[in-house]
Parts: sequence; C-alpha cells; structure tokens
Amino acid sequence: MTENKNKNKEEQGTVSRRDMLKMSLVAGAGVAIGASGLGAVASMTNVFADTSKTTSSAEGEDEIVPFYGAHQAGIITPQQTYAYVGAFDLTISTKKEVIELLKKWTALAASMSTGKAATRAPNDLLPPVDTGEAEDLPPARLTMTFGFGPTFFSKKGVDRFGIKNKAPKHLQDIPAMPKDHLQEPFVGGDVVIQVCAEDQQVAFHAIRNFIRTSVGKAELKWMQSGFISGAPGKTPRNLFGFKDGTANASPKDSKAHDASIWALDGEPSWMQGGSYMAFRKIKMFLEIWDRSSLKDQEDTFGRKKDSGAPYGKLKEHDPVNSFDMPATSHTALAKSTGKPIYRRAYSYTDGVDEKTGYVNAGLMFISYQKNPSTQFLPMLKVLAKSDKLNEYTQHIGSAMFAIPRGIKKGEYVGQALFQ
Ligand SMILES: C=CC1=C(C)c2cc3[nH]c(cc4nc(cc5[nH]c(cc1n2)c(C)c5CCC(=O)O)C(CCC(=O)O)=C4C)c(C)c3C=C
Ligand SMILES: [Fe+2]
Repeated sequence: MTENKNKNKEEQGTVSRRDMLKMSLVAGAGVAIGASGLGAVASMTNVFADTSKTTSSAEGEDEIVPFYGAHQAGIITPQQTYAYVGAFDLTISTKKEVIELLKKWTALAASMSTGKAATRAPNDLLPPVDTGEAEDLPPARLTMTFGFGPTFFSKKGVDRFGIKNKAPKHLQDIPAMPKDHLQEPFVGGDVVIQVCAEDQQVAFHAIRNFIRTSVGKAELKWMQSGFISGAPGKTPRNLFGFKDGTANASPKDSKAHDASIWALDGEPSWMQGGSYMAFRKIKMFLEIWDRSSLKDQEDTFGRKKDSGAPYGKLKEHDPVNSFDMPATSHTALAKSTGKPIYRRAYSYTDGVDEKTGYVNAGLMFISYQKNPSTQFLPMLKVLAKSDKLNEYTQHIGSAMFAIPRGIKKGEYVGQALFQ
C-alpha cells in the first residue's frame, strides 16, 4: 500500500521528505538517496523533525518537486496554489555574464526547491546570505520554471549574446490583437521565471531572491502574482465562478503531453523536451459579470456553472459537443482550432481601478504548447475576434517565452544553448 502510494508520487514527480525517510529506512542504512536534489543527508534532521510533527499545513506542503529532470518542473506539475511570474530585462552585454547569471539562478533554484534552510552571513557585518522569510517553512512543492523571450536572442536586430542562430523555431512576439489594451510594463521580457508553491511566502521568497541576485545584471520588468482555489483533486474555479482547466490533459497523460506540450522536431537541441509559454494578463470585469444572468454566464462558456458540464451533458468531464452550445461561446471557439494547448492559469487581484472604482482583478493566463504558431496563436486570433467572453474581459499583458528542456544535475538552465 505504502509502496504503491510512493510509486504514484514518484510518477507525479513529487516525493515528500517523510516518504524519502520511509523508503530509505526500508531499504536499509547507507541507501543512496538518489538524484532528486533532496539536499541529501543534510536535510535528514528536518526529515526527523517532520515525522514527529503533527502539521496543520495544507496537502502536499512538505513535498519536494524534483528540480532536475527531462522537462522543467512547473509545467505539467499539478498546479500549486500560489504563483509569481517575473520577467527580467538583462542589463549585461556579454555571453559570459549571461552564463554567470544563469549558473547563479540555477544553483539558487535547485537549493530552494529542497526547502534548504537559509545560510548565515559569513560574519555579522555582512547581510545574511538568504533573506530568511522561508526559514522554518516547508518546501511547499516549490517549482521554478525558466524561459527566454525573443529579445534574449536578438534585440532591434542586434545579436546581443551571439546566440541568434540558436533561437527556437517558433519563438515570436504575440501579434497585436484587435481588442488588446496592452499596458506597459506587462509586455515581453528577456527572461521569465514562473514560481509556484503551496505556500505564498515560499513562492515570494523564491522570486525575491532571483530579483536580489540579479542586481546589476538584470532589471525586473514586470511581476504578477496569482492564486487558484485549493480543493485537492478538483478543478479550480476562476473569479467568474466557473471551473477552469477541465479540458486540460491529465498530468499523467504523457502521450498527450508529447503531442501538445513538448517541443521536439526541428528545434535546436536545448529546446528538445522544452516548450513555449504564452502569457496573457487578462482583466475580468467582475462587477459587470455579477450583474449578468446565469443563462448569459453559461452561454459565455457553453458550460454549466455549478457542475462544469458542457451544454447537452451532465458531468464536468463529459465530451464537448460544440453544436450543443452557442457558436460564440468560449469553449466552442477555443475547441474549433482543433489543436489543444495546456493551460496553467492563476487568478489575480490588484486593488481598485482608480478610473472606474471597479476591483482590479482577472486571470494570469499561462499556457504551454510545443508550437505556438499552430496551437496558441490561431486560437487567440479566433477568440479575439468572436469570443462572447470579450464582453467581460480585456487583455492587458502579453508575452511569449521559449522554455528550455529540463536541467540535468551539474548543468545550468539553458546550458546547451551556449555550447
Ligand atoms: C488563447 C487561449 C485562451 C485564452 C486567452 C483564454 C482565456 C480565458 N479562459 C477563461 C475561462 C475558461 N476557459 C475554458 C476553456 C478553454 N479556454 C481555452 C483557451 C483560452 N482561454 C481552451 C483551449 C479551453 C478548452 C476548450 C476545450 O477544448 O474544451 C473554460 C471551460 C472549462 C475548461 O475546459 O477549462 C473556462 C471556464 C477565462 C476566464 C479567460 C480569460 C479571462
Ligand atoms: Fe479559456
């Protein structure tokens, strides 16, 4: 029973410190703890502390998601509750400096993913090595996913770091859509880091330390935080109250992931096993939505609000028949292009809109796909033109990034790109 449970967790790519302890005790002393970046024996004290603690923390808070692997963590990793996405513009000018920064960030990410404790300053007259707010907090399934925007490869025609010829095949700026209201700074960026965790402070600590260690090398262009509803095993609901993410392939369906998420053919080697991230910051007019009838709301998505079932069906995961719903419904249109994407969206709230007095809120839309030219972009065009959802939303941010394949132990993120 325990063995099966652990096997499932390994398949999902998440093994808790507690599980690792159990497994190593069963296998006997001197067992190789493995290449999961567990912080190895150093974290055994924490392991023992964990087992003796009755924790009130949420499901999976003490789990470590392996940082190393064939694909970067944070793409098909079951979605954590909190996210911060930060886009940086590099202020350095040489390939050597970029490599140094990526090495620094990779080491930091590998260490933070294990929930490694903060290290003290070498002496009391220096600032502490770590900012400290994640000390005593569990790893909380922290993932950090790195990507490169079009300007990383060339900016205003200049091959900044001598890697223009290694640019991925389908990386491009998302073209302007007719109803876009893009607001600087939420457009583009040289490098993106998506941080997700079950604990908001663990997530913030991670993005904060990437920002801190980039001083003099990169500037934070934009940052967006987000959250999803946390009921385990259930599809989260967005701020319009609808289940959002139903049509995604299951995190275990590797055939579907190969078909729609992982870049492969014709891509440079560093991208094979990587993906493309599409980012849109989408404002949602909650006050207008809340005044619309239930019928209008359900017609907008072509799904029932309570169950999430598509029109004409009873259950959330019943197959969609687009002819049962309005032709301009979001589901019918998104499905009409026939090329699925993998969504990983988070809701956001940002205080009050000074002009309207409405709540500033919406969706940090993130999707991963192997080829944005045939998957994301045709879908966005169709939706921008005819989606009934446009009555209640406005796209205010936009960016696309190439996500390098997973990182092997001893490598830094994107290493193959520089060799
Ligand atoms: C370009 C792609 C998409 C954007 C932008 C987008 C914005 C957006 N979506 C919702 C809420 C829902 N989306 C749903 C389904 C759905 N959406 C997209 C793509 C984009 N959405 C796809 C590909 C699909 C799946 C279509 C299918 O094959 O069935 C749903 C229904 C439930 C689900 O499957 O997740 C909801 C709800 C919002 C609120 C939003 C912008 C604010
Ligand atoms: Fe959608």
